[in-house]
Amino acid sequence: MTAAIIDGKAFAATLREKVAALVPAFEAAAGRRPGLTVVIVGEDAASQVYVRSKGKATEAAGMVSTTHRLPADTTQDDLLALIGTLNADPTVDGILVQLPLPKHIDEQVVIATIDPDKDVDGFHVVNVGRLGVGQEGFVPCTPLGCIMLLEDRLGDLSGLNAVVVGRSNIVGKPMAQLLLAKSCTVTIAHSRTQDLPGVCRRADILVAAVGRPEMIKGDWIKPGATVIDVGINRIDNRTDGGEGGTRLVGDVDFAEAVEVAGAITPVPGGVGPMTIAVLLRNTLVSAYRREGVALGKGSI
Ligand SMILES: Nc1nc(=O)c2c([nH]1)NC[C@@H]1CN(c3ccc(C(=O)N[C@@H](CCC(=O)O)C(=O)O)cc3)C=[N+]21
Ligand SMILES: [Mg+2]
Repeated sequence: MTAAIIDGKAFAATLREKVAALVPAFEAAAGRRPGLTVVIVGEDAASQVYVRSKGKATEAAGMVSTTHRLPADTTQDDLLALIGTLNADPTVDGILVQLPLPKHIDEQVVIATIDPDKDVDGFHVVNVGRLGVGQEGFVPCTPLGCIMLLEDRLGDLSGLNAVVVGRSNIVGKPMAQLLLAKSCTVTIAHSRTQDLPGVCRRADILVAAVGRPEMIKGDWIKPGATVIDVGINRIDNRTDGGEGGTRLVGDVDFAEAVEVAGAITPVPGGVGPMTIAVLLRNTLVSAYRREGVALGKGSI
């Protein structure tokens, strides 16, 4: 038996349609459309691609997309001043500062300056704390998208052994918090973990978020496990005897894993598209909350 392929791209398209369907009621109540503002500093090519696709998806959902492109030598003070302006702008429901930022800018200071109630990335310490104690706030888009895929596939997650490989603030740590909130038994593994293959083999749910191409091998996976591959690594095709150019691979050796797992997300077309769809979802939720418009529970 080979694993079922979890179609994150299709799931994300459905989520984006659900978000779009909830925009007109907001507009009728608030007299404006939800607004997402993205700030990008510098010219990083991959970042430019993500920012463009975020902008297109935002407009396709019927929301207002604004992008501020700042030069790489922008001072931290100028960036903080822009965030202050966006915090004060009532038409801005979501602020996303594209990471990574140039080295002369302190990311934590920048994130701390964003109004937590506009922090649709869920990176502000206030939202990190809210997630930790189970209060309503914003949850980082990638982990929330992973949970949506897992619940769609498995239903109730309670009691399952979940192993998260990677401890970043953006994916690993919030992913572990969300799985814990779903009553999984959660292990966070990382580069210092002893017997990493053995730890992974205990997982009913294995989430790979380490940023190392194809690190997780087929014999690290419990037969039938659900594997969520968060990695997006662009590798040189020639290392695989290919024609040249580059291709995207995850943190999981897909060809091996697909022979063992019960279900697995592909790269591309798995978790990546969910990140953008959840960003739109968070922006919509922000708009509804900020204007005090009721959003039916469980509607998104
Ligand atoms: N403040 C901030 N928030 C972010 O959410 C954020 C960020 N900074 N910096 C960069 C990363 C990266 N990121 C992705 C979003 C979508 C795909 C995506 O849609 N990927 C497609 C393929 C994309 C391709 O072909 O290159 C897929 O996996 O199928 C990937 C990566 C959001 N990020
Ligand atoms: Mg990511």
